[in-house]
Amino acid sequence: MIATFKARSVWSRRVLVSLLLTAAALLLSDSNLLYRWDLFLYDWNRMAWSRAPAEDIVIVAIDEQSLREIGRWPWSRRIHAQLIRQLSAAEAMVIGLNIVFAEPETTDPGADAELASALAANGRVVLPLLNEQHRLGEELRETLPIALLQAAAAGIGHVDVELDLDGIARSIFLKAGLGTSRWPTLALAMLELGDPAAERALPGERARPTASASPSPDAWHRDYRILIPFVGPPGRFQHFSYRDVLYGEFPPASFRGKFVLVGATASGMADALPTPVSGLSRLMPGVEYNANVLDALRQSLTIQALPAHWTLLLTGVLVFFPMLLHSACPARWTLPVAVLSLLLTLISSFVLLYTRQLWFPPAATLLVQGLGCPLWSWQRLLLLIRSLFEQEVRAQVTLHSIGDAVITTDAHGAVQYLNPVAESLLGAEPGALRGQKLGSMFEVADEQGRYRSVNLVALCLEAGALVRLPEPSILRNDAGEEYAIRASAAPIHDRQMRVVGVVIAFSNITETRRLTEQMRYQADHDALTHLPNLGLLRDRLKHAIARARRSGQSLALLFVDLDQFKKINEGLGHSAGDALLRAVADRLLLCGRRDDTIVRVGGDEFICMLEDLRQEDRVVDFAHKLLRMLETPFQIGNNECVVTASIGICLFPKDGGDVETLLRNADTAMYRAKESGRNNIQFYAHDMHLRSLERLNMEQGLRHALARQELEIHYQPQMDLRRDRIIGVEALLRWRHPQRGLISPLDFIPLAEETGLIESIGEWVLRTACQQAKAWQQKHRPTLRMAVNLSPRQFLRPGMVSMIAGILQETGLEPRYLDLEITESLLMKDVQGSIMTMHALKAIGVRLSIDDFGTGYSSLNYLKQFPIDQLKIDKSFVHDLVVGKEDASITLAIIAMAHSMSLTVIAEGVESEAQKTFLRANHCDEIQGYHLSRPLPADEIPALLN
Ligand SMILES: Nc1nc2c(ncn2[C@@H]2O[C@H](COP(=O)(O)O[C@H]3[C@@H](O)[C@H](n4cnc5c(=O)[nH]c(N)nc54)O[C@@H]3COP(=O)(O)O)[C@@H](O)[C@H]2O)c(=O)[nH]1
Repeated sequence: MIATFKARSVWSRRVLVSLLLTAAALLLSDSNLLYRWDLFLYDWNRMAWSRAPAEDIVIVAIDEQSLREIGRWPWSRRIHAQLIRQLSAAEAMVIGLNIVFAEPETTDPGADAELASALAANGRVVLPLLNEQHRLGEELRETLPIALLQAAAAGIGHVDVELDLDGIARSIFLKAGLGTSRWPTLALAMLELGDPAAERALPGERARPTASASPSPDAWHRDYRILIPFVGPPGRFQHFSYRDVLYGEFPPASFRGKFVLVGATASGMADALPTPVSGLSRLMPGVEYNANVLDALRQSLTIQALPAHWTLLLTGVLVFFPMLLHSACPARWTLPVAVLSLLLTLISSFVLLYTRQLWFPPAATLLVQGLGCPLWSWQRLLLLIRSLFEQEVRAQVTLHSIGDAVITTDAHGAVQYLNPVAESLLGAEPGALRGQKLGSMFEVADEQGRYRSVNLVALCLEAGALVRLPEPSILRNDAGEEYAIRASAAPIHDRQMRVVGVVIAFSNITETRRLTEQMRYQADHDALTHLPNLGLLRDRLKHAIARARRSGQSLALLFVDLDQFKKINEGLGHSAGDALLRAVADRLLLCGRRDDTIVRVGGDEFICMLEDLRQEDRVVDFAHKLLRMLETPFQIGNNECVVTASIGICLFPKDGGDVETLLRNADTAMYRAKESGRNNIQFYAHDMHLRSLERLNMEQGLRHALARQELEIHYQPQMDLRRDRIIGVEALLRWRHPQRGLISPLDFIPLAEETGLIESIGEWVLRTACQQAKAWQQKHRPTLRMAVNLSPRQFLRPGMVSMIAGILQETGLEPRYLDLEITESLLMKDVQGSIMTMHALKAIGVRLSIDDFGTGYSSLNYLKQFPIDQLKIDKSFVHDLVVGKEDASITLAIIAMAHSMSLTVIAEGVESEAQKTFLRANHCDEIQGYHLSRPLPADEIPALLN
């Protein structure tokens, strides 16, 4: 939009200036200011043109010879009568006697009558008429031949010639006269006499109408102005001396049928005129001038001025369009356009003149066209200067406002310009450095990080091209300040591509570098402990492996995982957990040497990398030192925390040759250490890897087991000892693996627990068991109870209670028939949390049992707080019940304690009648075990119920 507006305004300006120039040309053209130039151009135009005179025009010249032989002028009119008679005898067609007979001949009264007689006898003689001013200031008057001669002559023609402003005669008025232009010019009168029948439309430029309505009778009027195309310099027409004609000394056919002009050519007496073809020094006799007029008229070659309106139009066109073109064309086209437009004007004028006999005065057009070129160039120059000025200002503002430092120097390195940022970084006062040499104030670091000075200008001049300083580079100024900079220098060339200076640009990247380093540090380090992180370890490990390969040394990775850290986090809060991790990191650092790498992997996991191991003993010592260091309790706020760790160790090259293998194997070894009872050290062994693989396979299989319907539930009956009757069943999960057959829950429940799959699997078990219980209640035993195991992860899962309530509602099983078994060890991990969850479960009406009771060290105090219904004596006590006194007494104590708390007791793992008898005798409420039945598929249970 803005661009269109700008383009329009540029064009408007161009059109306006072109119009103004055109108007100037029109004014000039209409005025007489350039008249002389037009006359000059006319002459120049005509000079190139010559033609042969008409053969039927002859001049009888009153020349020097005639004067010498006939006598002094004026001659007797009898002589002229004799000449007329000679010409009549020679059969001349028309005679123009260009001699003035304004007064009667007083010395010889009969002479006038004789001449009149000769004129009358010939009947084709034209006499001249003069316009004369007798006294200065008087009006012009017509001077006619005396009445006698006027009456005898066949015609009268005026010989009035108007000189142009340059004093040269180029034209004639075909008609002129006092008061009215009634007299034809002599040549026209002769022509009309020669061919009186011809219809003749007079050519020529008409007189401009006068302001007054009626023309003045005393003024000389001229009309039908024509320009004369002269046949050439004087002397081109056929001449006969007056004397020869008078004495009959001429060839017989010299005058037959011809126009004969008689007049003076002798110097001193001739009414000679300066013409373009004769020049000022050599004048053209009037008789010859009239011969030229006659010739032009006879051949219809008269020239006339182009009518004014056409002149103006042509001038306008020839000025306006070239001017517009000038304004729009590129600067390099200015001269050719100017030359072309000048040529076009000259050619137009030339063509009009020679094809149409119209004179177009081109001076005004040429002048404006000629001036247009420098004018537009000047305009362009002005624009260029203005644009250079604007660019200069813009560059100044830019250089003053940018954040980068810019310095320009000459080819010798002397400062020519520097912007405020450069002055500030160089610690210089404004203008102080101008003219001074920059020298070696920049420094660059080598590979060892040592800085050396460089002369950036010299470097650039030497290279002759853009030079960049390597990063990091330092600028050290005279004030001793240092900046990290990014700098480059480029040569400045002149038009001949010679280097005339250097421009240096540099930016202060101190803050950027600091931030970059900070970000790099943050990316590579753990925010809590400030130890390197796993990413940096990977990098260092890669290099350490390469070094170890070269030196033949080994290296060790120790994967350290804190035991039970979760308890501290949950018990004391996360800030205490963070404080503990920081303290652990400090102690780990104390254990290591300077070149050992100790990183925090995440959570409570750390890795130590030991290099240059000549003996593996050092690794063991280091690991033991670590465990010992951790043994000392940590003081976290007001709490004293005891922390142990499990450490897995793997060695390069023995246990792996690359980063990822070593990391994975150290992790595997750490898990083995955990499985081995925590607070110990495990070296990586190959079979760990196989087990890991197996575990991985099982995990992948378990992920799809539910969807592939590979899971199934077996049910084991539970019997009321007092009534000898099955009162419930326990749902026990099985995995029917496509390759490995039926897999015990002992082999996959821990994995499901670890991977979180237990949540979806457990929900499926609950739903399936509740549906089954409801079905059996409806078909076989309306009060049948269903016991379902809850894993720790299920128990701790938020939303667990509502999930169970939903399943009960969905399946229609009354809550009191669902018995949820929770292991004693799970409850003891978080007693308070467990109590709250159990209350929530009790609120929906389900039964709660403590499974594996006797193995979890629960105190009576805690037991009292649990809202439970039943204790399930672990099968390890039941196994030796009959033979082992200790187990029997524990079992009896559990039964007594439970009853004292109004809880029922169920013994699991009852395999014999003796165990059953013992338990019944000691008031155990219920039993479960192989003695009654092994866990059975669902379709086998109804037989037992019936
Ligand atoms: N969270 C869940 N845990 C479950 C689920 N299903 C089972 N389990 C737990 O898996 C553990 C092993 O169960 P399983 O192999 O099924 O063993 C049970 C019985 O088969 C076994 N038992 C029963 N009677 C006898 C016997 O007379 N002798 C003998 N040696 N073993 C016997 O005891 C297991 C039942 O244990 P318990 O749950 O403690 O009553 C086991 O810990 C299951 O809890 C599940 O769906 N979710």
